[in-house]
Amino acid sequence: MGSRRHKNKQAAPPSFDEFQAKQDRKAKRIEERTKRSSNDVTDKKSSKKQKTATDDHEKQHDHHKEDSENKHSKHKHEKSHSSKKHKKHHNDDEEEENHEFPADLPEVDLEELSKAKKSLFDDEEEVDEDLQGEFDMEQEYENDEDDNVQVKSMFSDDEDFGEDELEDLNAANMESLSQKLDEEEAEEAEQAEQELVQANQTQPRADVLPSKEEEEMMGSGPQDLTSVRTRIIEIVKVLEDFKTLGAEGRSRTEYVDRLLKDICEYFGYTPFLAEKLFNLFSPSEALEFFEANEIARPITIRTNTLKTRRRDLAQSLVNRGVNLQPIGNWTKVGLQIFDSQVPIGATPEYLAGQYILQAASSFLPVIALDPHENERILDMAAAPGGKTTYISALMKNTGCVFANDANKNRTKSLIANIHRLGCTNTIVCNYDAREFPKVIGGFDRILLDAPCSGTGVIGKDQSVKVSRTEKDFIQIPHLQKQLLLSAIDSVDCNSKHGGVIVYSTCSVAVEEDEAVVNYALRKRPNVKLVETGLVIGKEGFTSFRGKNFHPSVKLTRRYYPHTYNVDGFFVAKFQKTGPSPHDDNQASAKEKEALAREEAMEEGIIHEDFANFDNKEDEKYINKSKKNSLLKKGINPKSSGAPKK
Ligand SMILES: C[S@@+](CC[C@H](N)C(=O)[O-])C[C@H]1O[C@@H](n2cnc3c(N)ncnc32)[C@H](O)[C@@H]1O
Repeated sequence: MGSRRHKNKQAAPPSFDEFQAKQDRKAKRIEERTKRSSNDVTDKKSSKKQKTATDDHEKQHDHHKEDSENKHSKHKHEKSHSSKKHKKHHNDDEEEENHEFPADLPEVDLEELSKAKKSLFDDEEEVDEDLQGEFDMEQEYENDEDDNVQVKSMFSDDEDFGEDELEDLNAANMESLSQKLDEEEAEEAEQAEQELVQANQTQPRADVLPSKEEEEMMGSGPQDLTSVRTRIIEIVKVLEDFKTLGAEGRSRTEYVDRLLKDICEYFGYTPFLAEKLFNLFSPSEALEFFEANEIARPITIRTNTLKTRRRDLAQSLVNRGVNLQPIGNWTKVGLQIFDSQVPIGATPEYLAGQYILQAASSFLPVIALDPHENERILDMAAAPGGKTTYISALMKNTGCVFANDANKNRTKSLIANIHRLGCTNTIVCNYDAREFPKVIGGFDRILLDAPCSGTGVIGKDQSVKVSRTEKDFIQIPHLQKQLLLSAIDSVDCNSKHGGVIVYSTCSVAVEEDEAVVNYALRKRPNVKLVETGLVIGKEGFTSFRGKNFHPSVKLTRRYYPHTYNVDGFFVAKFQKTGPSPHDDNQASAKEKEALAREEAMEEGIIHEDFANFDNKEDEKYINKSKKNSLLKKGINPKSSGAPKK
């Protein structure tokens, strides 16, 4: 399983900006190539016609084929050679000692990029590096001002106004080297392209697909992964221009079937999941998606604005030897970590709750939710609390966030994060969220970050490749639909600014995304989809494999690892426009609470000062606890050194 990944432990991936810029440049190149190749087609067609099966021609074919194969393997050899060079270089770096890098790389040379990135940072932080060699702890603090200058150049004083400068600076850093890399890559691509064009002209296309005998032999044992990969690329090429490149007598289905088998062999998916994911994209984009799943996404952290500012946090982490940069201009709280001399999950800043390790994609549904101060918000499936704590921070610890999760065990990590990050406006509860309208309703906003199949996070959980079955894509969407209806029925349509429901998953499967949203639109005509407000993301599908969805489903947003270098993700935002016929109680939550309080008082369950703290009564417990804590630290509570009460 995961045969490719097994061989392909990657070094640090590129930054989001690098990734995006590269995607744009690539799209441009493809466009240019398409233009060129459409001119070539006419030539090719006529040359194809000329290919009568004379002996002379066949000899010529063989000769050309050999020639091109030699070139191809030479090209590969060169590539592998350069990869080896990288590897050696990396071995110098202790942290990446064990990182293998295969010769048969995907087209994005991530190692090279990340190395370039690193050296760029090294250049940029020349002052820092010089200082580092001489620094002892004291100097580190004495020289705080110098460091401040350097970090300030990355993180402007006023983050609201400093984003552009910040981006410029990073762009300036990146530009020259990434341009060089791009040129090299473009040259390589050009060379490969020429070889393929030559091969197209001289090679009968049927060669791409194995013969019957070859198929039989392939079934009898493990295959050479390099030739499987070559065939994947060639088949994708044929499928992208089947009319011109498809061999006579071979159907498109034959190519697709072979390609899917090769994808399973090379990347380690079950045939079922490979096909499901393949169907989401064009063949070439599907290949990019599968490739991107072989690579872990960048490590990212979210600044906890309840405790610090991103600029200050970055300063502290840089001082500890963390190499970082802001994620992108769509977030003011995210930082991408390139490498670190300290464990990122155990720094004093981490323990003090100044940040949380959080995938960049996880910021998106909270940004879409757009929490306001003093609102009542429900996070229906909240553990371990990455999004709850972000919501709480955006509300500046005002109002109330109900953080619910059906899994009691998982609420432990939820509570731990809430405590560490200092979220004091949060109530943790443990219900099956389908019960929610009955428990309490009338929320201003609800986030449903639904349990899902995880097809968007294969990069970090490779087991998804083989563990997901057809049954999962029936059962999970069923639960998601029930949860979404429950979310809709628990929101107050009369909320002043809210009445909002955000639905998100870390799956790219249409059954869990657009189909669930479409179901909710059908079942609850009192909601409509609205813009998510997210500046990145691809439009949701309005039709898929013969199924049509409501046109507004286009307002939902999809994220893929190969397009944004974030986990695969889906976000939909609803506005509730009227009460649900299914609302358990259409009164607002406050009215509901008042009603409940009245009833409870009538029944004598609670009295006026219920839940008030009795300070006198509590004092002895507080003192006892202080005493115990001093004893645990080995301090005699009665000694003069003990802190005064
Ligand atoms: C994708 S995770 C949530 C991640 C979380 N929002 C965060 O950002 O840290 C989905 C969660 O849904 C919970 N869950 C599953 N079924 C549920 C249900 N019926 N009601 C409430 N929570 C449920 C799971 O225990 C899991 O913690």
